[in-house]
Amino acid sequence: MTIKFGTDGWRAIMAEEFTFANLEIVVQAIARYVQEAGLADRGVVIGYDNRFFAEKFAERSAEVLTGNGIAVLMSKKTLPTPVTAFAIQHYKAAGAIMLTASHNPPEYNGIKFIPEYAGPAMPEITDRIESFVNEMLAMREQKSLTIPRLRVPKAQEQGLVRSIEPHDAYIEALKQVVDFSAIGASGLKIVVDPMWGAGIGYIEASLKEAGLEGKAIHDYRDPLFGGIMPEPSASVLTALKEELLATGADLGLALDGDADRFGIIEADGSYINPNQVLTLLFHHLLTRKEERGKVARTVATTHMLDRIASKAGLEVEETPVGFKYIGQSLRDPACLLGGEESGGLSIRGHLPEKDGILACLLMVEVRAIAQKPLTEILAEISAEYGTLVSERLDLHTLPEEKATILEALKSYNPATVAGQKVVKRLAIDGVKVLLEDGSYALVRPSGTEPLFRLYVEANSEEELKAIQQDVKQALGL
Ligand SMILES: O=P(O)(O)OC[C@H]1O[C@H](O)[C@H](O)[C@@H](O)[C@@H]1O
Repeated sequence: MTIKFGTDGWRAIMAEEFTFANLEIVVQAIARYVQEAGLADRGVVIGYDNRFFAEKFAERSAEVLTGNGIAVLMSKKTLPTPVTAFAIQHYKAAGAIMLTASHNPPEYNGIKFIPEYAGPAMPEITDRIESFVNEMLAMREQKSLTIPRLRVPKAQEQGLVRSIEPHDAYIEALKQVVDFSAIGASGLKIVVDPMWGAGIGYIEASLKEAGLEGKAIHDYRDPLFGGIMPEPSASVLTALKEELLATGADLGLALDGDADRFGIIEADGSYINPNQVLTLLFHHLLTRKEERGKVARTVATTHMLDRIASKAGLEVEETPVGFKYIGQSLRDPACLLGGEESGGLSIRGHLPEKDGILACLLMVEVRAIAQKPLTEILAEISAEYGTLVSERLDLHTLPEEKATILEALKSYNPATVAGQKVVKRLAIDGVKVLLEDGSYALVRPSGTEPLFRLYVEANSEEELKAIQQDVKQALGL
């Protein structure tokens, strides 16, 4: 077997590959990494989401870390990924282990390592951890592997287990970057859908602190996620939409299973996609809060951010897909906002980790200060900067077709696409072609799923469809 840290940690099916034995190997590799980095005396935070057996996997992780003499900082409750990252900063820890399979189906679990800078691990770190993992997998084959473990009561006796409760400090930190008084003064009616996940209670507590009552649905632990995937996308958030329409609330806020991503629904039931959320937020930060700074986006994210930045004389940083790259940009204080099309964002002054709770509260702030629906603000932005429509297609291919498509992609360099001249070709992640009229197409293999993603942004729906058609045909997708 192999254990690979994909775009965002190692995820696998429980009982099949995500077993205690394999988890011990990954945690032992993380312990070695932390020791090698010379940070072991700072201790490691352990966070876990609401999945089945989460506490037991967390306990086993603690046994391995403390078996290596590394102190653990653990909460008695589940923690969202951004709160686990926050705890690293707050308690000055060496990093964190987050046990989560994010929005994957219920049978999955996963683990990611968040280093001391409180954002996603960069590839050089995960590569190092993976190399330790591989060494140990080989040793296990040869029956020469022993992993030290200390039972929790023993570790407690030795002072290696520290109980933490970062909830209140995290909400305080949110107050530094979100305008709680504007939210409180708005009187908005909000419905929250934490999707049975680790984010339960956080948005509700923040709204309450601001002086608003939010109504929540799916706000109890269900390791089966009500029979759906804890993915805050338009097609999944039907209950939230129904609740909004039935109660006449102003805004619906949703989180994924570990609360690092968001989903936003307007009063009329329209889904505000992450590209639109980023557009709204960047525009708001510049015009309403008079902030200035760079914006970081992935290759797959809307160029509306470029249009807004260009008018304001601001720089755009374009990165490969993966919040690790956005987080890296956000570690520079010159960066005001970082985000990606798949639903991750953070801002200056907050964590360099994607935070769905922050994103949701910022959308309430935008809605509160503008005093109009998000769809109206978007229409105004379109009137000023022009219209851009974007869509991502997830294209399944047969395993035997993958290599051929990758080859075709490597040499994909058309002069025109759907009648528009190609003005630039970019290959930092897959291949992206930029067209004369400001449209673009990007094709890349996903790092988390066995499929190709085709991202198109165009000036109209018709153009979008024409570009999709052209690219699919050219690459045999
Ligand atoms: O498009 P993929 O490679 O499958 O990645 C999709 C997403 O996966 C994870 O959620 C990462 O945290 C994101 O940063 C990334 O955008």
